[in-house]
Amino acid sequence: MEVIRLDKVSLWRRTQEEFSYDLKKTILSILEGKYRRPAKKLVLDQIDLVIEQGAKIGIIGANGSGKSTLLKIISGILQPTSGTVRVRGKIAPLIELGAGFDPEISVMDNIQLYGVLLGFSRAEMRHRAKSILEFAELEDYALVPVKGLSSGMVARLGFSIATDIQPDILILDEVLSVGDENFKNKCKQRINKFWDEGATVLVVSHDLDLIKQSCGWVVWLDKGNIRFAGKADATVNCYLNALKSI
Ligand SMILES: Nc1ncnc2c1ncn2[C@@H]1O[C@H](COP(=O)(O)OP(=O)(O)OP(=O)(O)O)[C@@H](O)[C@H]1O
Repeated sequence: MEVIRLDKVSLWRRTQEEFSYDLKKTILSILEGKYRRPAKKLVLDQIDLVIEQGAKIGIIGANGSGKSTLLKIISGILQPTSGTVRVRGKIAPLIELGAGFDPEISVMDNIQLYGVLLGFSRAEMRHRAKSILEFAELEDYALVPVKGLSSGMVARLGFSIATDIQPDILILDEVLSVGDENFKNKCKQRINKFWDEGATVLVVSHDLDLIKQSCGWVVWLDKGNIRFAGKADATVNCYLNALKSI
Protein backbone atom coordinates (compact mmCIF):
# COMPACT_ATOMS: atom_id res chain seq x y z
CA MET A 1 0.00 0.00 0.00
CA GLU A 2 1.20 3.47 -0.92
CA VAL A 3 1.67 5.74 2.13
CA ILE A 4 3.47 8.73 0.64
CA ARG A 5 3.07 10.16 -2.85
CA LEU A 6 4.67 13.32 -4.18
CA ASP A 7 3.69 14.45 -7.67
CA LYS A 8 5.82 17.12 -9.33
CA VAL A 9 6.56 18.85 -6.03
CA SER A 10 8.49 22.09 -6.33
CA LEU A 11 9.36 24.64 -3.69
CA TRP A 12 10.73 28.12 -4.16
CA ARG A 13 12.18 29.90 -1.13
CA ARG A 14 13.65 33.31 -0.57
CA THR A 15 17.42 33.30 -0.53
CA GLN A 16 19.34 33.92 2.69
CA GLU A 17 20.10 37.57 1.90
CA GLU A 18 16.37 38.23 1.94
CA PHE A 19 16.10 37.31 5.61
CA SER A 20 17.02 40.92 6.38
CA TYR A 21 14.02 41.99 4.30
CA ASP A 22 11.66 44.25 6.24
CA LEU A 23 8.54 46.23 5.51
CA LYS A 24 10.05 49.67 6.17
CA LYS A 25 12.95 49.04 3.79
CA THR A 26 10.56 47.69 1.15
CA ILE A 27 8.30 50.75 1.32
CA LEU A 28 11.29 53.09 1.18
CA SER A 29 12.73 51.27 -1.81
CA ILE A 30 9.36 51.43 -3.62
CA LEU A 31 9.15 55.20 -2.93
CA GLU A 32 12.71 55.66 -4.18
CA GLY A 33 11.96 53.56 -7.26
CA LYS A 34 14.68 51.08 -6.29
CA TYR A 35 12.44 48.17 -5.44
CA ARG A 36 13.44 44.77 -6.76
CA ARG A 37 11.56 41.54 -6.22
CA PRO A 38 13.04 39.34 -3.46
CA ALA A 39 15.43 36.79 -4.95
CA LYS A 40 14.11 33.25 -4.79
CA LYS A 41 15.72 29.90 -5.13
CA LEU A 42 14.27 26.65 -6.42
CA VAL A 43 14.91 24.34 -3.46
CA LEU A 44 12.94 21.32 -4.71
CA ASP A 45 12.44 20.81 -8.42
CA GLN A 46 9.53 18.67 -9.66
CA ILE A 47 10.03 15.81 -7.22
CA ASP A 48 8.09 12.62 -7.94
CA LEU A 49 8.29 10.08 -5.15
CA VAL A 50 6.17 7.12 -4.12
CA ILE A 51 6.83 5.29 -0.84
CA GLU A 52 5.14 2.03 0.06
CA GLN A 53 4.09 1.06 3.56
CA GLY A 54 6.90 -0.60 5.50
CA ALA A 55 9.70 0.82 3.34
CA LYS A 56 12.85 2.04 4.99
CA ILE A 57 14.06 4.91 2.87
CA GLY A 58 17.34 6.78 3.20
CA ILE A 59 17.86 10.25 1.76
CA ILE A 60 21.41 11.37 1.05
CA GLY A 61 23.04 14.32 -0.68
CA ALA A 62 25.34 17.30 -0.20
CA ASN A 63 24.65 20.14 2.22
CA GLY A 64 21.83 22.28 0.91
CA SER A 65 20.60 19.68 -1.59
CA GLY A 66 17.08 19.80 -0.12
CA LYS A 67 16.94 16.73 2.15
CA SER A 68 15.46 18.43 5.23
CA THR A 69 13.16 20.49 3.04
CA LEU A 70 11.81 17.32 1.46
CA LEU A 71 11.12 15.85 4.91
CA LYS A 72 9.37 19.06 5.95
CA ILE A 73 7.17 18.91 2.86
CA ILE A 74 6.25 15.29 3.61
CA SER A 75 5.54 16.16 7.26
CA GLY A 76 3.31 19.09 6.26
CA ILE A 77 5.60 21.64 7.97
CA LEU A 78 6.12 23.31 4.57
CA GLN A 79 3.66 23.55 1.68
CA PRO A 80 4.98 23.09 -1.86
CA THR A 81 4.80 26.00 -4.29
CA SER A 82 3.41 23.56 -6.84
CA GLY A 83 2.66 19.87 -7.04
CA THR A 84 0.79 17.60 -4.64
CA VAL A 85 1.71 15.69 -1.50
CA ARG A 86 -0.39 12.80 -0.19
CA VAL A 87 0.40 11.07 3.10
CA ARG A 88 -1.59 8.26 4.69
CA GLY A 89 -1.18 7.53 8.41
CA LYS A 90 0.10 9.05 11.64
CA ILE A 91 3.42 10.72 11.07
CA ALA A 92 6.08 11.49 13.70
CA PRO A 93 8.67 13.90 12.35
CA LEU A 94 11.97 14.31 14.16
CA ILE A 95 13.40 17.03 12.03
CA GLU A 96 14.96 20.06 13.63
CA LEU A 97 16.52 18.77 16.77
CA GLY A 98 14.70 20.17 19.75
CA ALA A 99 12.58 22.44 17.56
CA GLY A 100 9.39 21.15 19.15
CA PHE A 101 10.69 21.67 22.69
CA ASP A 102 10.34 24.66 24.98
CA PRO A 103 13.82 25.05 26.55
CA GLU A 104 12.49 26.84 29.63
CA ILE A 105 10.15 24.10 30.86
CA SER A 106 10.99 20.70 32.30
CA VAL A 107 11.61 17.48 30.39
CA MET A 108 8.37 16.09 31.84
CA ASP A 109 6.31 19.10 30.70
CA ASN A 110 7.94 18.94 27.29
CA ILE A 111 6.96 15.29 26.94
CA GLN A 112 3.35 16.33 27.45
CA LEU A 113 3.62 19.35 25.16
CA TYR A 114 5.24 17.36 22.37
CA GLY A 115 2.66 14.62 22.70
CA VAL A 116 -0.18 17.12 22.48
CA LEU A 117 1.40 18.57 19.31
CA LEU A 118 1.39 15.06 17.88
CA GLY A 119 -2.29 14.70 18.75
CA PHE A 120 -2.22 12.87 22.12
CA SER A 121 -3.97 13.91 25.31
CA ARG A 122 -2.01 15.10 28.36
CA ALA A 123 -3.30 12.14 30.36
CA GLU A 124 -2.07 9.71 27.71
CA MET A 125 1.35 11.37 27.66
CA ARG A 126 1.59 11.29 31.48
CA HIS A 127 0.94 7.58 31.20
CA ARG A 128 3.68 7.19 28.58
CA ALA A 129 6.22 9.43 30.35
CA LYS A 130 7.86 6.62 32.32
CA SER A 131 8.74 4.51 29.30
CA ILE A 132 9.83 7.63 27.35
CA LEU A 133 12.21 8.71 30.12
CA GLU A 134 13.47 5.16 30.53
CA PHE A 135 14.30 4.68 26.85
CA ALA A 136 15.97 8.11 26.68
CA GLU A 137 17.87 7.25 29.89
CA LEU A 138 16.74 10.56 31.32
CA GLU A 139 14.88 9.39 34.44
CA ASP A 140 17.03 11.66 36.61
CA TYR A 141 16.30 14.67 34.41
CA ALA A 142 12.50 14.60 34.46
CA LEU A 143 12.25 17.93 36.31
CA VAL A 144 15.23 19.65 34.65
CA PRO A 145 14.44 22.36 32.05
CA VAL A 146 15.32 21.19 28.53
CA LYS A 147 17.91 23.99 28.22
CA GLY A 148 19.91 22.06 30.85
CA LEU A 149 20.30 19.01 28.58
CA SER A 150 23.15 18.34 26.16
CA SER A 151 22.30 18.19 22.44
CA GLY A 152 22.67 14.40 22.52
CA MET A 153 20.20 14.21 25.41
CA VAL A 154 17.72 16.39 23.51
CA ALA A 155 18.04 14.04 20.53
CA ARG A 156 17.42 11.04 22.79
CA LEU A 157 14.36 12.68 24.27
CA GLY A 158 12.95 13.57 20.84
CA PHE A 159 13.58 10.10 19.46
CA SER A 160 12.12 8.45 22.53
CA ILE A 161 8.88 10.49 22.39
CA ALA A 162 8.41 10.17 18.63
CA THR A 163 8.91 6.41 18.70
CA ASP A 164 6.93 5.74 21.89
CA ILE A 165 3.73 6.92 20.24
CA GLN A 166 4.12 4.27 17.52
CA PRO A 167 3.68 6.33 14.38
CA ASP A 168 2.82 4.79 11.01
CA ILE A 169 5.55 6.91 9.46
CA LEU A 170 8.71 7.86 11.33
CA ILE A 171 10.86 10.65 9.93
CA LEU A 172 14.39 11.07 11.22
CA ASP A 173 16.66 13.92 10.17
CA GLU A 174 20.25 13.38 11.31
CA VAL A 175 18.94 12.37 14.70
CA LEU A 176 20.89 9.14 14.85
CA SER A 177 24.27 10.79 14.41
CA VAL A 178 23.92 12.86 17.57
CA GLY A 179 23.55 10.17 20.21
CA ASP A 180 26.49 8.07 21.46
CA GLU A 181 27.21 4.55 20.11
CA ASN A 182 25.17 2.85 22.80
CA PHE A 183 22.12 4.98 22.12
CA LYS A 184 22.56 4.69 18.36
CA ASN A 185 22.34 0.91 18.69
CA LYS A 186 19.21 1.18 20.81
CA CYS A 187 17.66 3.45 18.19
CA LYS A 188 18.54 1.07 15.38
CA GLN A 189 16.93 -1.80 17.27
CA ARG A 190 13.79 0.23 17.84
CA ILE A 191 13.66 1.29 14.20
CA ASN A 192 14.02 -2.35 13.18
CA LYS A 193 11.17 -3.25 15.51
CA PHE A 194 8.99 -0.58 13.89
CA TRP A 195 9.92 -1.86 10.54
CA ASP A 196 9.02 -5.42 11.48
CA GLU A 197 5.64 -4.10 12.59
CA GLY A 198 5.02 -2.47 9.20
CA ALA A 199 5.92 1.17 9.93
CA THR A 200 7.49 3.28 7.21
CA VAL A 201 10.79 4.95 8.11
CA LEU A 202 12.50 7.87 6.36
CA VAL A 203 16.04 8.70 7.40
CA VAL A 204 18.21 11.63 6.33
CA SER A 205 21.87 11.24 7.19
CA HIS A 206 25.41 12.02 6.09
CA ASP A 207 26.48 8.78 7.78
CA LEU A 208 26.55 6.59 4.68
CA ASP A 209 27.42 3.41 6.61
CA LEU A 210 24.38 3.92 8.77
CA ILE A 211 22.24 4.51 5.68
CA LYS A 212 23.59 1.32 4.07
CA GLN A 213 22.96 -0.70 7.23
CA SER A 214 19.53 0.69 8.00
CA CYS A 215 17.80 1.41 4.70
CA GLY A 216 16.53 -0.75 1.89
CA TRP A 217 16.04 1.97 -0.70
CA VAL A 218 18.01 5.22 -0.93
CA VAL A 219 17.29 8.48 -2.74
CA TRP A 220 20.16 10.79 -3.68
CA LEU A 221 19.11 14.43 -3.82
CA ASP A 222 21.24 16.85 -5.78
CA LYS A 223 20.37 20.55 -5.93
CA GLY A 224 16.70 19.83 -5.34
CA ASN A 225 16.49 17.02 -7.90
CA ILE A 226 16.43 13.26 -7.45
CA ARG A 227 19.72 12.32 -9.07
CA PHE A 228 19.44 8.60 -8.36
CA ALA A 229 17.14 6.25 -6.45
CA GLY A 230 17.75 2.57 -5.93
CA LYS A 231 18.97 -0.09 -3.53
CA ALA A 232 21.07 1.31 -0.69
CA ASP A 233 24.45 0.03 -1.93
CA ALA A 234 23.86 1.14 -5.51
CA THR A 235 22.80 4.67 -4.56
CA VAL A 236 25.59 5.19 -2.01
CA ASN A 237 28.21 3.93 -4.51
CA CYS A 238 26.83 6.15 -7.23
CA TYR A 239 26.98 9.14 -4.87
CA LEU A 240 30.53 8.34 -3.72
CA ASN A 241 31.72 7.90 -7.32
CA ALA A 242 30.28 11.26 -8.24
CA LEU A 243 32.07 12.85 -5.27
CA LYS A 244 35.37 11.25 -6.34
CA SER A 245 35.05 12.61 -9.84
CA ILE A 246 34.63 16.20 -8.64
N1 LIG B 1 14.24 28.84 6.12
C1 LIG B 1 14.78 28.88 4.90
N2 LIG B 1 14.55 29.92 4.08
C2 LIG B 1 15.08 29.98 2.86
N3 LIG B 1 15.88 29.04 2.33
C3 LIG B 1 16.14 27.99 3.10
C4 LIG B 1 15.62 27.83 4.42
N4 LIG B 1 16.07 26.67 4.94
C5 LIG B 1 16.84 26.12 3.98
N5 LIG B 1 16.89 26.89 2.89
C6 LIG B 1 17.60 26.63 1.63
O1 LIG B 1 17.05 25.46 1.05
C7 LIG B 1 18.07 24.69 0.44
C8 LIG B 1 17.97 23.25 0.94
O2 LIG B 1 18.18 23.25 2.35
P1 LIG B 1 18.01 21.92 3.21
O3 LIG B 1 18.16 22.33 4.64
O4 LIG B 1 16.79 21.22 2.79
O5 LIG B 1 19.28 21.08 2.75
P2 LIG B 1 19.88 19.74 3.33
O6 LIG B 1 20.12 18.86 2.14
O7 LIG B 1 19.01 19.20 4.41
O8 LIG B 1 21.27 20.24 3.88
P3 LIG B 1 22.20 19.74 5.11
O9 LIG B 1 22.84 18.46 4.67
O10 LIG B 1 23.20 20.83 5.23
O11 LIG B 1 21.34 19.59 6.33
C9 LIG B 1 19.40 25.39 0.76
O12 LIG B 1 19.77 26.14 -0.36
C10 LIG B 1 19.06 26.30 1.91
O13 LIG B 1 19.83 27.46 1.84
